[in-house]
Order: sequence, then C-alpha cells, then structure tokens
Amino acid sequence: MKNSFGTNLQITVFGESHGPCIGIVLDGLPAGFSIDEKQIEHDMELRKPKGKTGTQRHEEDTIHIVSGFFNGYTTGSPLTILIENKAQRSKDYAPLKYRLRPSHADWSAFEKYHGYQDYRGGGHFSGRLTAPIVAAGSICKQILNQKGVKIATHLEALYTLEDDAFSTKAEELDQQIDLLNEKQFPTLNEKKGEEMKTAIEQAALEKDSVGGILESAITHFPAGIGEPFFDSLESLLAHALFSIPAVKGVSFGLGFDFAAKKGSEANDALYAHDGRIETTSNNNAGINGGISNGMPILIHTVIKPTASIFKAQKSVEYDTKENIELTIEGRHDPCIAHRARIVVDSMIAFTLLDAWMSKAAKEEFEEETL
Ligand SMILES: Cc1cc2nc3c(=O)[nH]c(=O)nc-3n(C[C@H](O)[C@H](O)[C@H](O)COP(=O)(O)O)c2cc1C
Ligand SMILES: C=C(O[C@@H]1CC(C(=O)O)=C[C@@H](OP(=O)(O)O)[C@H]1O)C(=O)O
Repeated sequence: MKNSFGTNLQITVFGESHGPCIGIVLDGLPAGFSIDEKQIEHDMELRKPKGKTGTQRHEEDTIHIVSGFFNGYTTGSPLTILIENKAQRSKDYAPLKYRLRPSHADWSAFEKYHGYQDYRGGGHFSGRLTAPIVAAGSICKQILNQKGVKIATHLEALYTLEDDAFSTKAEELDQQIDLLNEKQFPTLNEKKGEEMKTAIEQAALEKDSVGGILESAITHFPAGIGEPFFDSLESLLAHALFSIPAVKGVSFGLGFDFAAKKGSEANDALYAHDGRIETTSNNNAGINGGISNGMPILIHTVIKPTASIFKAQKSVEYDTKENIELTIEGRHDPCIAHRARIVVDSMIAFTLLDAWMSKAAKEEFEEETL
C-alpha cells in the first residue's frame, strides 16, 4: 500500500475503520508556526455526521498530537496525530466478508489483498480515514491563513438542487469564505441548504443515497507557485482530491464547460491597476501553465452517491462466485458530499502548502515568517 503523499511536505495516513485507532504523520513542516488546537477541533466538528443527514456512527474524534508540537508551536520534527476508534460495530460486517457491496472497495480489495484486508467498516478504504486528514489539513490551513491565504468549499449541487454561485467580486468572495468556514452545512443560500438536507433525509428514507458537487475557492494565494508539467498545480491538486474516497471528478474553473466555448468567450482578459495585473473573468481559475497567477483558484470536486445503500442490490459472493441479492445492515452516510467539504479544504491546504514549500519558494516563505 502506498499511503504517503507530498514532496516537500509529506502526509502518511494509517489505520482501519474498526481497528483501535487511525492517524497521520505530517512531515516536513517548518518549526515555529503557532497552531491553535481549538481551530483543529472546530474543523473536526465540520466533518462529524449530524442528525439524519449522516451516519449514525458517532465518534468523539478527539485528536492526540503525540509528536512534533510543543508549547503551541511546530517543532519541525514529524507531527503525529492519533484518533481513537470507539464506536465500531463490527457485527454489521460479519455477513459481508465475501458478499461484495457494489461500488465500494470490497471487490477490488479482494483482487489486490486476497482476503487479508480488514473488511470491517471498509477497513483502510473507509471515509473514516479522512478524520486525521482533516486534523493535519487544519494545521496546514492555519499556516496558510497566517500568510493571508483563505480557503473554503460550498456544496454547489446536491442531486438535482443547486446552491448560489461564489461571487466574482474579491471582497464579497472573501466574506463568503469566512461565512462558509463557520457553517456546519456548507451552502451559501440558507434556504437551498434546508432543501438539500431534506433531499438527503428523503434519500435515506428510501434506503438510498445521493451525491453532489463541491466548489472550493482559494484567495490570496501568491502568483508564481507551481511547475510547468508533471507537478503542475492542477496535477497536484487533482492527485490530492482524487485520493479522497468517493471523489469521481475534479475540474478547474470552467472545466468541462470550456468545450462549448470559443476562445473569445473563454479567454480571461487582462488589465492592470495600481501596478497589479488581474483578469476581468477567471475561467482559468487562477492557474496558467501549472503555475498560480494570483487570481482566486476555483475547483469543482464531484462526490458520488454513497455506495452502501439499504435497498436490495444484485451482487456476487466472492469465494463461491454465486450471484446473490444483497441487503446490508449497518450505519452509513446517505450523502458524503456535505461531510467531505472540510476534507476537500484539508487536501487543498496540504497541497498548496507543499507546493509553496518547494525549494525555490521555501527560503522566501521562511524568511518572511520567522
Ligand atoms: C467522509 C466520508 C464518509 C463516507 N461514508 C461512507 C459510508 O457511510 N458508506 C459508504 O459506503 N461509503 C462511504 N464513503 C465512501 C467510501 O469510503 C468509498 O466510496 C469507498 O472507499 C470506495 O472508494 P471510491 O468510491 O473512491 O471508489 C465515505 C467517504 C467519505 C470521504
Ligand atoms: C465512521 C465514519 O464513517 C464511516 C465511513 C464508511 C465507509 O465505508 O467509508 C462506512 C461507515 O462505517 P461503519 O459501518 O463502521 O459505521 C461510516 O460510518 C466516519 O466518517 O468517521
């Protein structure tokens, strides 16, 4: 298994959903950054399931930072975070050892690990592993915030419902970001948020699930960060976001809608004011040639409907290769998208900080701060 990601900064995630604990090692952080543990708790809370819109497995998700952090500051050595699993109910998975849940990782895990994988609760494939990612991402986000960078994600679409759009005005966008970061259910339009919650609850009542699209905005990220080809900012961000379980699409700015545009409609016209260059539109979403240009970075992330639904489904028993009708029991999210928004923020924060810590930019980065 390859569980590490990053170049100048690195994260390694470990654990299984029904094992004793899960965790993350965040290596390569510079020393001397102040980290607010209360802010990490705040971000952890945004990932927690609430009411009927999430799984009924309720974990405390208390974080234990066991290395790399002393007297409120990063020490520069690997920062390790542990989170205990306390609310496992492994009996739900006993009948599922060989009975493959359609669209979960059960089948592909068998093909790769030949039955040695921990299948309880999805094991290492579980969305549960995103809890330590949020803790580490919160640290990265705090460091970026100290540099003036802002990050937030809203639920742009859920099933057939749509939220309002991000503002194209810089000040308004910053206000929307601040607002979203305080909201448990991440819509810009309160009424649309209520309709989306109802749609999730309705899907749950129907023993079904729904998916959605998350849109992230990053403002005040400096121009000139990234690489032209394989480590382009888009490549790194897409790599990071596709690592989140249930993510099935990532696009930047106008994304797939570029296809139906002419160059004259798609190009972002440049203008200069007060010695700064900006663009009148932002279809390229702040990245050209793999390198940031200083405009807001805008990313769409598609989250599929939760695989584990309670309706009867056609499947196969892996060991006997018998066709079966599968009905599962247990606790599952009727929608993942709203819970995943803070996971998306976290992976973005890690990736942008990693890119910013590249050799060329690192000296400048540290000089400014320390
Ligand atoms: C926060 C979060 C919660 C999730 N909850 C569930 C769940 O309750 N049930 C489920 O089947 N999948 C859930 N998933 C998704 C699965 O872990 C994922 O679909 C599975 O590992 C297969 O990976 P893939 O969908 O990327 O192919 C969740 C994912 C995230 C990020
Ligand atoms: C525990 C979490 O979500 C879990 C993610 C998940 C999956 O298959 O991804 C399946 C469920 O696990 P279990 O069957 O053990 O309840 C969810 O509850 C969490 O997000 O913290």
